[in-house]
Order: sequence, then C-alpha cells, then structure tokens
Amino acid sequence: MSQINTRMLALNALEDITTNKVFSNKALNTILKKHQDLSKQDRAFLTRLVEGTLEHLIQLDYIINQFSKTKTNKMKKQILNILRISVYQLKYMDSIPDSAVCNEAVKLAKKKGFIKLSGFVNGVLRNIARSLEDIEMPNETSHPIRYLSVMYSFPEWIIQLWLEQYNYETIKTMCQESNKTPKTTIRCNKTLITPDALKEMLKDKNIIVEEGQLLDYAFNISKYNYLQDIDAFNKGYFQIQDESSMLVAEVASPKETDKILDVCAAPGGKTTHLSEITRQKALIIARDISQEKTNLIQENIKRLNLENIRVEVWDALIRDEASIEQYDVVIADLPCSGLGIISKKPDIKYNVTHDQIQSLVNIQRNILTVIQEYVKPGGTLIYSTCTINKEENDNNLYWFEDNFPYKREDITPLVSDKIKPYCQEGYLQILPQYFNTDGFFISKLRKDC
Ligand SMILES: C[S@@+](CC[C@H](N)C(=O)[O-])C[C@H]1O[C@@H](n2cnc3c(N)ncnc32)[C@H](O)[C@@H]1O
Repeated sequence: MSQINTRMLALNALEDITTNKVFSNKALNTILKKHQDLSKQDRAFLTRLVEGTLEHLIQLDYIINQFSKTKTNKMKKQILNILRISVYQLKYMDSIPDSAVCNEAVKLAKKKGFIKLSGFVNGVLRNIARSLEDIEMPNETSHPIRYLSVMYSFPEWIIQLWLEQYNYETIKTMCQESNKTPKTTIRCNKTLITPDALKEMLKDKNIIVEEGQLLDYAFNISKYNYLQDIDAFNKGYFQIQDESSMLVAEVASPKETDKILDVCAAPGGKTTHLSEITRQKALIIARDISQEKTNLIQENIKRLNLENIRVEVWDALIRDEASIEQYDVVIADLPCSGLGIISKKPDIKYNVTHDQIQSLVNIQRNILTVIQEYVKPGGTLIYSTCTINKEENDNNLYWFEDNFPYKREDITPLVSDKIKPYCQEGYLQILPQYFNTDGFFISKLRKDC
C-alpha cells in the first residue's frame, strides 16, 4: 500500500469524524478492519495521522488561517481536512520531507475532484512549510485562555470551565497530558494466570510490556499488531482497561459473599474486574441500557472465562421494585462528559457542549436517585466517572449526601501509598498528569443502617 492511499484513508476517517460525527476510535477501527492488508507501519502511520490531527485541530486551523485568505470556516470541508492532515505532518512528523507532504496533498485534492483548488492547497502548504518556525502564537500573559486553546487545541469554553475549578498551571499540564499518545493498559486476569506469567507470555511474542504505575497486575503494552492476534488476549488472560478505571473495583473492595449490582456496566471492564477480585465467588448482576451494549459485556465475560455474572438489559432510570435493598455493593459508573479520556478520544473535546454537560448532570442525579434504593442498609455505593469536571463529580457527591441517607467512606486504606495523597474524604479525583492515566473520579458512600 502506497502512502497516498494511506493518506486518503486518513482523510476519509477524518471526514467521518469531523463531518459525520462518527467517534474517532470507531471511524479508525472501521477503516483498519476494512484494510487488513495494510502493513504494520502503514497502520501506525494512518492511526497517528488521524489521532494527531484530531488532537491538534484548533492549532492546525489557527496556522492555516495565518496563511490563507479564505478562512477555515469558509473552506470546503474536504480541502480543509487535506490542509489539516498536511500541516500536522509538517509540524509534527519530522521524518516526512516537506516537499512530499505538499505533493501528496496536491494529489489528494485532485483525487477528491478539486483539480482547480490543488494550486491553492499547494500555495498555502508551501508558505506554511517555509514559515513554520516563525508563526506567532497568542500571548500567554495577555491572552491565557486563547493561548491554551491554540497551543493545546481545547475549545475556549472548556478552558474557561476548568478555570472555575482548577488553577492555571494545573489546567496547562492537564492539556499537555491529554494530548499525549495514549498507552494501551491491560489488566491481568488473575483467575487464569499470574501477572508474571502473562508478562513472559507477551514478551515471548515480542510485545513490549511495561509495569503499570499503580497496580502490580496492570501492564502497558505496545508494538503488537492486532489485539485479536494475541493468543493471551483470545485466551482471556487480560482485559484492556486503564489503571485509573481499575481503581474502582479496588475502592469497592467487595467481599466474596457480596451481592453486587453494576447498573451501567457495558462493556464490562469493572464488572469483570469485580468478578476476578472476588475469585468468582460474589454474585454479580451487570446491567446496561440495550441488548447491543449487554452483548459487549457477554463477549468479555465469555473471553475472560468468568462464571459468576448475570447480565440484564435494564434502563437504570427505571425503578426496579425487586432490587430494593437487595445489594451489598452497587456500582454506578455513569455516563459522563468523558473529559478525563481525551487522550484516547480526542474528538470529545470538540463535540461536547456545556448544555450536554448540564443534561448529563441531570441524568447522573436521576440515576443515582433511583439506584441508591438498591443498596442494603450498611451497604456501599460507588459513584464513578471518567471526567475531571467537578459539576459531574464533587458537586454531585455533595448533592447526593444532602439528599440521601449515606455517609462518605474513607478510601485511603484501600489504595496504595502513591495514591493516598490524592484521596479526599470519601473520594478520589485522578487527573491525567498524576500517573499518566485517564482522569477518573471515584467516590464511596455507605448507607446508614
Ligand atoms: C462509563 S460507561 C460504563 C463503563 C463500564 N462500567 C465499564 O467499566 O466497562 C457508561 C455506560 O452507561 C450506559 N448507560 C447510559 N444510560 C444508561 C441508562 N439509562 N441505563 C443503563 N445504562 C445506561 C451506557 O450504555 C454505557 O455503557
């Protein structure tokens, strides 16, 4: 496969993401699945080109606007995306000669039917290539919000929202961290294999394996082809899961005799972890809103060879009479804005709106109102999200405490020394920069007896 085709595939993926609002991981996976003949190198190039362009979209548009009389908001979408992937290569992919980037962009424009605009594409890109080092970015002191927005490609409203919640330096580091290439973290399924044996098995297949930051059964893996090509994956020896997300089951610390309900469980990361932690002794009910979603849980349960989980389609907003005060532990890992996982899903930062966040807060509160009834007196409720937005996290926790008969539980004894400094009373907010993981919020509440 030649580079021009790989770039064309990248362009198609970007169009799907930016115009048709397909999730970036879905758009990329669809293309990669369709083109299984791509070499490992081409796949890596395609993936980086799409993800990198997305990570830096606002900055790339800012640069293009300095050199084009037609501003990006007036450009034909396909031409704009050709310019974006090309400026990304000029600025961030040092190994590709500038002339190759410009030539390939011209070919792309022609292939897409824009023969007349290919000269425009060529002119803009050659000007950018010549002046890249001299482009003036917004001034950090006089325009700090604009500066962060352009430097790290975050919409200004998100920076503004965070400034109400965190200090400037924290936000700056968070933005930097969110733009880093994400790691693939795995959780060893200790019911089937020891972490050491898994590590050796993966290394034998020339996969690079690094120890996790927080848990001795977590590893970061790289230099593998497809996940489905890894024998250890097919045998259920590990599950892909970020380490901060693994802390949910650690903080829940269920007993083997517990009855556990996971109300928003798909694709089953935490459900299956809870099953492993309780050595398949606890009774676990895993629910999600649709059959399509619960099928994902089933797939993981089957692959990981776990037997103590019952899966049900159930809308968490609907009160289930039969579940009232039935569970020792209820896990509410609720839908959220996802601002903690931007390094994995960069499109989130462009697609989420403040109105959506407000309606998510309402959904989170409505679900919590229903499912808190399912906890037995003296039992525990875990509320978690993969966001770093306090409206959905701390504020929801305070609201919950004010309205329901629960008290926050000290989680410090349940986490390692590294994490303890970040524990507040009854909750933990992990920012991406703390441990190079996703941003995650985990709280633990005990129901009054
Ligand atoms: C953050 S994800 C859960 C991730 C999961 N706990 C894991 O560890 O793999 C949120 C889930 O909530 C589900 N969801 C959203 N609204 C729901 C509802 N009203 N009832 C049940 N599930 C819902 C979504 O389908 C999604 O799978």
